[in-house]
Order: sequence, then C-alpha cells, then structure tokens
Amino acid sequence: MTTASTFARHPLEGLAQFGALAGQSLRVLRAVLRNPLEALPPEVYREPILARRVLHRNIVHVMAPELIHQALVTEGDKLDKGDSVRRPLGPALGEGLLIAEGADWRWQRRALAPIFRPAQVQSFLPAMLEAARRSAARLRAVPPGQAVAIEQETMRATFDVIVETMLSGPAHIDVDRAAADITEYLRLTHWANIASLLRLPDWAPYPGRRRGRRAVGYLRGRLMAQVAARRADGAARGDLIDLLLEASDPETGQRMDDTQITDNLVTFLTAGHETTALGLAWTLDLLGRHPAIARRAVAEVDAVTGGSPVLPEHVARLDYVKQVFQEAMRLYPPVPILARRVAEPFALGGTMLWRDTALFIPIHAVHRHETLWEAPHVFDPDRFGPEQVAARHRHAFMPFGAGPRLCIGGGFAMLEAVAILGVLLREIRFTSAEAVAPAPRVDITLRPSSPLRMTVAARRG
Ligand code: HEM
Repeated sequence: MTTASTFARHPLEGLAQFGALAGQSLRVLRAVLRNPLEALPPEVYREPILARRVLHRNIVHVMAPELIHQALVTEGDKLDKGDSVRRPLGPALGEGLLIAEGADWRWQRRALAPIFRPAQVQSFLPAMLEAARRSAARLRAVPPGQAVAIEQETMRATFDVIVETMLSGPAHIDVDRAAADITEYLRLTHWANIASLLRLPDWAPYPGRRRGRRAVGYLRGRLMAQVAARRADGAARGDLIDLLLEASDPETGQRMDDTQITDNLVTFLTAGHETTALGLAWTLDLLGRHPAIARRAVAEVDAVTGGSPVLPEHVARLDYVKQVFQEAMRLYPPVPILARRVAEPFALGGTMLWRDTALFIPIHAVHRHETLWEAPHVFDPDRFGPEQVAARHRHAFMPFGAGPRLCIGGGFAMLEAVAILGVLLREIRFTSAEAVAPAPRVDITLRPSSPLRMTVAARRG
C-alpha cells in the first residue's frame, strides 16, 4: 500500500490551485450537508491513508489497519475528540462518557466499567429475551400484507432493553417520541459539522442549533426527573443510576451532580439503543434479500432450541446468527466514521500530522476496502468463521472502534443483538417490501435514507 497524497501546498501559492481548492471545498461542504458518506473521497475505499487540505484545514483519512492501530492505540494519547465530536453531540450528551476527555473521561470510564463486565452483561440476558418476545408479539399483530418500517420496531426493542437493564425498569419515557426526537437531533448535526469544518466560534449561530437543543429537551427532562426521584427514594437497585450516584473522582473525591448524571444517562440511552437497533434493522433487511442465508440462520436457531422458545443458555450457541450480525455491521457499520483532532503532532504512514489536523477513520470504507476484503460489497457471513477472523488484522473489522475509547457496550450489544435475532428469526418470517435496499446516509449513525419496509408473518408462537 502506498500513501495516496500528502497535504497540498498553501492554497494561495497559485490562483488556479486556489480556485480548484475552493471548488473542492464547496463540493465537500455541500456533500457534508446532504450526507457525509458522500463527502468521503472515493480513494478511501482503496488507499491506506489520504491527506487533503479542505477549507484551509488539514484533513486525514486513515484506512490501513496497521495505521489505525498506530493512530488510535500507540499514539492514542496524542489525539482528542475535538470539535468535530463535541460540536454536534455536546448539546445532547454534555460531559458524559462519550465526550469527556483526559482525567475527567478516565475516572468516569473506571466508575462505569462494572456494569459492562461479562458476568453482569450476561445477567441482563433474560431481560433482553423478554424485550425480544414483546417485539415478536408486536410484529405478529401486524395485519397480513402490511409493511412495517423495521428500523422503528428494532428501535423500540433496543430502547426497551436499555431502559430495563440500565435504569432497572420503566422510566415513563414515551419511546416513540424519544426516538423521533433523537432522529431529529441527529439529522440537524450536519449543520454542526459544517460549523466545525469552518471553525466557527462556539457562540456563532448556525441553522438547527436551537432546534437541535429543543429536540433532546424531552428526553433530558424525563431522565433528570428519574435521577431526582432516585435520590429522594434512596433505595439501591445496582443499576446504571446507582453507579452514577455512587461514582466519585479519585483525585478530588467529587461526585457527579444531577446534570452530569443526566449527561451520562442520555449518552447510554442514545449510544446504547440506536446503534444496536440500526445494526439489527440492516441485518433483517439483508436477510430478507438473501433467502438462502436466512434459511441457514433459521435452521441454526431451530437446531439449537430444539423448537422450544429461545432460552438464555441457547444464545451463546447461535454462532451463525452472530456471524450474520457481524457481516451486516461490516456492510452497514452503525457508527460509520470516527473523528479525532491531533492534539500533539506525530508522523503516520509517511504523513506528518500537525496539531489541529482533523483525523477521520471511515469505518464504512475500512469495512469495504478493496485491499482488505474479497468482493467487499457481497453479503457473506462465512467471512466471520473462526479461521477467517484469525487470518485478518483485528482492525479490518472495527464496528466498536479501537483503542482506549473503544465502545464500552460492545459485549452488551453483541449479546443483545444475537438474543433479539434468535427470537425474531424463530417466531417471524421477514420479507423485504422494497425491490432495492435504500441507500445508507450518515446522521452520526448509519441510517437508511428511506424506511426499511418489510412484510412479516408469524412462523411459530
Ligand atoms: C451495535 C451496537 C454498537 C455500536 C456499533 C457501537 C459503536 C461504538 C463506537 C464505534 C464507539 C467509539 C466512538 C469513538 O471512538 O469515537 C462507541 C463508544 C461508546 N459506546 Fe457504543 N456501540 C454500540 C452499542 C453500545 C451500547 C449497547 C452501549 C451502552 C449500553 C454503548 C455505549 C457507548 C459509550 C458510552 C461509548 C463511549 C465510550 C468512551 O468514550 O469511553 N454502545 N460505540
């Protein structure tokens, strides 16, 4: 692999170059507004690293797994999340785990780790299966022939799971309203991305800024009320709220106030349900389009359960179902682009990354990279057989990120997804109602540009 390009020289070196760069910058801005996936240059699907200058800003895309390792793991402490994460997500997630930096991030991560230990995650499995059964019951109630937007159903199911497991019980949140608000909020983040690319000052107004804040007001308000109620009743339940109430900064001994706790609850609710729901929706759509693979997955569920309902002990044996979900996340990674800012300069693959360079890992491109995958656009769950996985660089497939900021909920998400798929495939037959799969678009997460409509029929009760 060779380096595709190094940074262009200063744009004022020649008028022609300036014009070309201005044209390129405008194209990038328009694409970012329409769909950031379209703003990715085509070279990211075949080159190891790509360095460009857009709007007087150094921008680097890193695709080669060994360079990703160097950037996110070896030199990880020279990067921070920077403006391109804080600006779009800050108004919703405040100073929660996904956004916090440095010592503030470290103690929060340590404090929250216990709830994601394997044994703890395994204890959530019955609640995950129950939520899956409720989802199957809703789908069985759909009149024959009527198509459903499957991503709406998977959003309900995963929201149900996160509320049951992290908040230990109903939070009196109107799920449909919260999900619609989150969708609206994420849609408006394109303007924040532009503000970040243009390096507008924090106070500068831009379209959607106030509407975005309003969109998450309902969810934040409900969660704030939940925290206040828990402080007042004082009874411990061992859930995420308890962990957040008990957490204290080891250096200062300071505890989180209600706003910081709410920041984290919104973080876990949104990061924890939306991503898994989208992964599941794309999986069901792909299965609807690949009947032979769907039959093999259903046959595995039937063989493992022996025809009984899916029980907790069955889930770890659904190997092929797990491979199907992994392959769907390869083609449609729920978090398709990671963003970082270079805080301290370092060299990467022959390219010098100066302070303030915007660094992107386009996971979507890594997962469909010409040099990493054979027939990269083909849906083939056998790629995730044990031997194939062992033969690949671990960052060739990285839906949960890499390095210290690796998704804290990766194990939770995998267990939940396989449990939900196991139940749904056992109980429901899915058929795609659209001849062609809708194109994916990026609103922070990778969503279908139009609903993933499917018809559903009961397989068994
Ligand atoms: C298929 C489902 C999921 C996918 C694809 C996913 C993906 C990711 C990725 C790529 C990151 C790293 C972001 C970065 O480096 O900038 C991340 C971080 C995070 N995820 Fe997930 N995630 C999923 C499910 C979950 C679940 C179930 C939870 C919680 C219950 C969760 C909570 C978080 C949190 C809190 C962070 C920030 C971690 C930190 O910075 O220390 N995610 N996720």
